[in-house]
Amino acid sequence: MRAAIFASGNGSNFEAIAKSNELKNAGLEIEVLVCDQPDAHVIQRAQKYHIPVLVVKLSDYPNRGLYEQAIIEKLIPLKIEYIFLAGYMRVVTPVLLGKYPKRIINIHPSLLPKFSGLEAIERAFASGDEVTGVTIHYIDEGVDTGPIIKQNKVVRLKNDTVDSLAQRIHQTEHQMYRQVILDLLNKNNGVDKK
Ligand SMILES: Nc1nc2c(c(=O)[nH]1)N[C@@H](CN(C=O)c1ccc(C(=O)N[C@@H](CCC(=O)O)C(=O)O)cc1)CN2
Ligand SMILES: NCC(=O)N[C@@H]1O[C@H](COP(=O)([O-])[O-])[C@@H](O)[C@H]1O
Repeated sequence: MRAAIFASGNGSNFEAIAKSNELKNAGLEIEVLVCDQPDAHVIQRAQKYHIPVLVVKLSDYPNRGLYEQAIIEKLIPLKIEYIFLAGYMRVVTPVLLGKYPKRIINIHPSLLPKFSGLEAIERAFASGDEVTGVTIHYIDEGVDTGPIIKQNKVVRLKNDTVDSLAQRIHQTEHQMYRQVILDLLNKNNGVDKK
């Protein structure tokens, strides 16, 4: 399976996927990292794994449609089958969605529909909820409204700080994303999950 990963920041989810021999052996081929932030740490992570990097800045284009069209033109020759968003901080428009229908997957650090949007961990912590979690979903034209693929709960501990909770959420994310992608690969390879 030929995939592109889109990220804007730290890149721990990107690395969790890129470093997995299990996913590589199951047929995952990460063709490119697409990043909208030239100084994002995720770019250094991609270089460590010798994954090509495509930096496309939204500010270099008059609108989002032309920005996404520029990305599409680079993705077409790579024959990308799936796009995994991993901390990609741009709302995807119908231009990219239309090119890759039901093929763009996102990870979000809350139990959607609760705490959709930005700063989800901080907002969940501030709410006092005893349980939060992680959602992996297909994206649609809305933000964090697409069909849910998988959700896992993360319990807030009595002595948790927002940082200690975030750390457990990220650990949960890394394991979940690898499992969701492995399930996709196995489905593609005709491997029965049972
Ligand atoms: N069409 C969709 N695009 C994206 C989705 C989605 O579900 N549908 N998920 C997001 C990820 N995301 C939350 O999970 C998210 C990312 C970015 C934003 C946002 O408001 N971005 C602003 C810029 C913010 C900034 O620069 O700091 C923007 O795009 O103008 C909200 C939610 C990925 N895309
Ligand atoms: N709304 C989207 C959103 O909040 N995405 C979140 O950004 C973080 C990126 O971390 P990473 O760069 O270390 O993978 C992750 O927690 C991801 O769920």
